Amino acid sequence: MSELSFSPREIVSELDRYIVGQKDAKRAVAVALRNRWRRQQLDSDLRQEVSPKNILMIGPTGVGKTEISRRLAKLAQAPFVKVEATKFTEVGYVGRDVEQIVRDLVEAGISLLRDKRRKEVQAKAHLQAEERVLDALVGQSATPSTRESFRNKLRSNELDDKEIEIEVAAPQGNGMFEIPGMPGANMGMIDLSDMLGKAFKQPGVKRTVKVKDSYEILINEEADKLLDQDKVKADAIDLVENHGIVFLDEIDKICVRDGRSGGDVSREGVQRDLLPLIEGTTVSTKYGPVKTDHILFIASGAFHVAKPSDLLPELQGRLPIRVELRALVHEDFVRILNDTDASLIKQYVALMGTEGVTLDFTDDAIDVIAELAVAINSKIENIGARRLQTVMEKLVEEISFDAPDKNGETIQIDGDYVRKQVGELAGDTDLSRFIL
Ligand SMILES: Nc1ncnc2c1ncn2[C@@H]1O[C@H](COP(=O)(O)OP(=O)(O)OP(=O)(O)O)[C@@H](O)[C@H]1O
Repeated sequence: MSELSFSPREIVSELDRYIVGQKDAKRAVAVALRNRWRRQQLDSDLRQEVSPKNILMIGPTGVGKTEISRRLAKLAQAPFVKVEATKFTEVGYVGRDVEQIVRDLVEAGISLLRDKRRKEVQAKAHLQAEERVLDALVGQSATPSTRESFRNKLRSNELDDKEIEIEVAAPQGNGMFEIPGMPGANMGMIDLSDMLGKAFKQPGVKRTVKVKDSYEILINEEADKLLDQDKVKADAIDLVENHGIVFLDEIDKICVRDGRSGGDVSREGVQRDLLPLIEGTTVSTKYGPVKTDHILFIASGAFHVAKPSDLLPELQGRLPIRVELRALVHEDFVRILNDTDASLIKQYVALMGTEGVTLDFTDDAIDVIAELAVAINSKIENIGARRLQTVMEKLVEEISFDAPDKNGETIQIDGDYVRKQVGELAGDTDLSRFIL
């Protein structure tokens, strides 16, 4: 389906724009993605034989495991879901729940495709939406000349703030049946709302909105009318089967260690339930059956206590590619702040820019932010690059509050300012536990 054919080198350099370091992990996912493209080039018999080489990412929290996978999926325009493996060890867990992962992936695929197809029909949908706005403004019986004069006013944005009443489709409820006593087993069940929707036209809901806000709603509706929904569903399943990516976090937490029992029983149960998904099975979804054979699984965990060898042997075999991600150090933090696209610094500068405030971070400031993040990580808990978010938020707290009164001003943030705003707090272990 996807014509994307980036070489591994191109994939890595694309990931480099957002993620600092972690070369091995980037290379591994780049090869995995390229292998999918290679597989697509094979003739169909051989293509069915090639199974994905799933990846096990080993590394502490907050060092880029999820980010690499998510960016990869985005680059490949592939449906993506992230699931915590521990979720399935919770009370009330019923074996089949793991299949929900695939159903969620299909939903991701549907919305991805729908967005893409909507864009393709955007121009036409826009024209149809305009007609509906005009209907709401002048009614269907108005003379052509009145209609045209309103059309001109509309196009020159003169009517943006005028309120109109539009009729939009009623929100679709989740009309899925559940089998009593089998929560979560709503897989292949009949979607009632879907059936009713087809049999009877559901009445719309009237909403009063401003002209300028009506467009987005109406364009989406008109675009959906132009789409072939059945084709979207079929294509989404194809997309999921051949390009879907599942990120399974905290896989180390469902390991069973020697000499322990109790909770470990359910952990091993989860591994056994996950196995067929990874080995390849067919899951029923409300859009139709989905084969999981070629879905790429990226499992991840810190493996501080358990080791990959504590996983079920079958599972180990299904995660043949092992990559280690290293803990981040001071220089990494500096680069994350300075060099990445859409870095936190760039985000804050842009956000304050909307208030007419120019934020100017000195190199010294960045250095001190990184230094404090490292210090707090080692003193309290190492949460990796996530620490930058809490530190930055605290740092700009005051500026952020006062920004609307400071239109036109330039505020320089230097090392001293960072020390003043965050440094003292960081020195107080008890306080920083709550705030940073
Ligand atoms: N190497 C890195 N370069 C740039 N940003 C990073 C890096 N590592 C982490 N981050 C940022 O830190 C945040 C957390 O990272 P991420 O979600 O990838 O953690 P993780 O390694 O998957 O941890 P966990 O296993 O706890 O989910 C994200 O906002 C991410 O952008």
